[in-house]
Amino acid sequence: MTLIRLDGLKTYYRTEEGDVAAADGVSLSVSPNETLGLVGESGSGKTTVAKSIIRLLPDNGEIVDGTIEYRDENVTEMSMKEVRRNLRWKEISMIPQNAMNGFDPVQTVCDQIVEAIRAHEPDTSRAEARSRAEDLFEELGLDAERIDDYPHQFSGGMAQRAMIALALAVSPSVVLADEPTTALDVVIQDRILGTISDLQEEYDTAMILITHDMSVVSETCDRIAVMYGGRVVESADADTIIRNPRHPYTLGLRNAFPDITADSQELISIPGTPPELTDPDEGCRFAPRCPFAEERCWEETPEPEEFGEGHVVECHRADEADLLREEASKRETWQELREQAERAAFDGGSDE
Ligand SMILES: Nc1ncnc2c1ncn2[C@@H]1O[C@H](COP(=O)(O)OP(=O)(O)OP(=O)(O)O)[C@@H](O)[C@H]1O
Repeated sequence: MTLIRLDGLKTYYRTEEGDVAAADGVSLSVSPNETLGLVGESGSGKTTVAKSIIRLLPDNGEIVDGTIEYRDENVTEMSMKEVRRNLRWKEISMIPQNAMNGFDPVQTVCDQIVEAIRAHEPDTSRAEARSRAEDLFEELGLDAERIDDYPHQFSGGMAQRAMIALALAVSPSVVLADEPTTALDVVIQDRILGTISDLQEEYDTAMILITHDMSVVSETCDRIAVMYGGRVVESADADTIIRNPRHPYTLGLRNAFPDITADSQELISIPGTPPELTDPDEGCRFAPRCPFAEERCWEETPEPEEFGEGHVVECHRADEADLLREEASKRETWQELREQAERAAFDGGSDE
């Protein structure tokens, strides 16, 4: 069974400069208990996908096409009342990027967690709800005595953990976790991710874990979807994405985290900048930064193609993966692009 299914989701932001195609035909699915990692550089559309799922888009954001199904119900067609009553928190909760914004500043953290629990489980007493919140605090390494504090009394890292407690306390079927550990140091990060995984198992929760960090997803996720320029350019089980990726962008991302795989040892970042999402060009969006781009890559947008079960890739050269993998692990492959990008930046600068 599929819990969440996105099919051709397009979410645009209206701006004075035109529409920003932040999600531009995103298809993906999440099964019960599964953890799907959504990775990609800043601005690739990850948060937009998550916010679309629970209809938390800002005023200028709009789902313009495609469908989002939750347990076979079309979320895009639900009224906001239905979303609030039947979906948000109860079924799907979100740990936002800036945890402090997720809390109401004038209520204690405890009251907010207790209210959230009781809103969805009216039979649970305040005392029971409080005790569940305290247990979660402890599991997440927070001092349970601080539970009666107001959000502003927490540091950023504590607020993030308290938000994780809130998101899990309501026992949702799915948690959307947007960079849940970025405000935390590496040791705590590992511990929190471990705790989230344990709690996920305990509460039977599926998760979409959003991050730009390949090493986080490689440790935590069952499947990975790689986003670039508003599209999922490659998706597969985590092992395939780490060991046998086919898209040059995934290969480049992997180089940026050399510790996740034995065959790329040095850190090589992808030169250039993400694409303009207002009025995107024809062709593959990664072509300007791709060391393997050919003429057709600039002209034709690649269609999703399946390689083995559940491994979907949008790249004209995906069938040459062995060659690409070998070339992509060499620094010189990316070097020329870097020089081009630097020249372009220099020329751009001298015009001003
Ligand atoms: N309210 C908005 N109005 C206009 N453009 C927006 C708005 N919110 C996001 N965008 C743009 O949409 C694109 C996708 O943003 P999004 O936050 O979904 O990406 P992301 O991959 O989650 O990045 P990050 O990791 O930085 O959050 C970016 O180009 C961003 O500038």
